[in-house]
Amino acid sequence: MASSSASMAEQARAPPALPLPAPPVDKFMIALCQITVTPDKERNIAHARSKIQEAAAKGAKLVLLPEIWNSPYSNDCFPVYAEDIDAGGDASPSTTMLSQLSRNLNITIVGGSIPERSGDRIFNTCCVFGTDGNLKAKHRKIHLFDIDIPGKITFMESKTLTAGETPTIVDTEVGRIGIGICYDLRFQELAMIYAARGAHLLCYPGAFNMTTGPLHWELLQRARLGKMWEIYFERLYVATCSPAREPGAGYVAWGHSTLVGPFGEVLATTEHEEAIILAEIDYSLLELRRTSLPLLKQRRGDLYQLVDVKRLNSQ
Ligand SMILES: NC(=O)CCC(=O)C(=O)O
Repeated sequence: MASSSASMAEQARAPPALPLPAPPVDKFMIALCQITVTPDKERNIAHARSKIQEAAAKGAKLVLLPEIWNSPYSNDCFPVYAEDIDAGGDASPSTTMLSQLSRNLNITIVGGSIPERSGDRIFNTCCVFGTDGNLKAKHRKIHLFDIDIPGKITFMESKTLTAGETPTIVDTEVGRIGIGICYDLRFQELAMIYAARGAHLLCYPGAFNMTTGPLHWELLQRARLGKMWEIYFERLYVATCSPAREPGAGYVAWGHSTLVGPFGEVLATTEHEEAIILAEIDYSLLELRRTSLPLLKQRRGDLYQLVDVKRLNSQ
């Protein structure tokens, strides 16, 4: 009895590692397409198409696009540029292009985000396409960007957008990917849920601004790992992709798309101009990093725990 309660206490402190899904590939190239966005939607779609083709020609197997890449980032534009993704075809020229390209180029695309019309609501939505061109997942931004920093920036996405309700984790040809959109990056629990569900990589299309970008963009991306070390240790890559900066635009994006490795290290980044960042993701490092800091043994799960509401509800 005593020994079984001791082992339960021990287990609470340091539960056995959750089984990690084996990644389907060891290594591959990711491309972060930091592209310019203009008021001309057709041009934006053609431009994204050519940048994805360029990235694939350079060897990328996964292409990540920025937040709101087919439209200017503004509440006036979201309803005008919004597409009916579920209807597809002509009702969603942006995602039709992504679907065709992923199939033709045999790549996975995490398609940044576009304004999505669904009935009378509009969402900020990221679509993930597999190498067969099928839509594998759709993430609707969960945490809307409503902030007011006096004298600096005020933005209220909730004026036009509706928040998504579901975390999105998807198995792709290049691993298990958790998706967040921009402001979602600030909410640690979302990333922890993805880690708990065995993600190999987190992708955040984002468009931080000139006030919070320099302060928080890289910090948050690297912290997504740092905080996770407390429970699920360092076994993730984190990729962000921003639009390129357009100084005259109503909303000026920070840029600085970045890939962070499983030790919290910046593996590849850029400034604010248009760029395709190509970098290698090597999943064999996940296990290596996991054993070099034995946090699992050291954590105090008897004092704190993460509750996965969705998993609990499904039990
Ligand atoms: N589009 C966004 O969600 C912007 C988020 C942002 O700039 C932030 O500081 O957070």
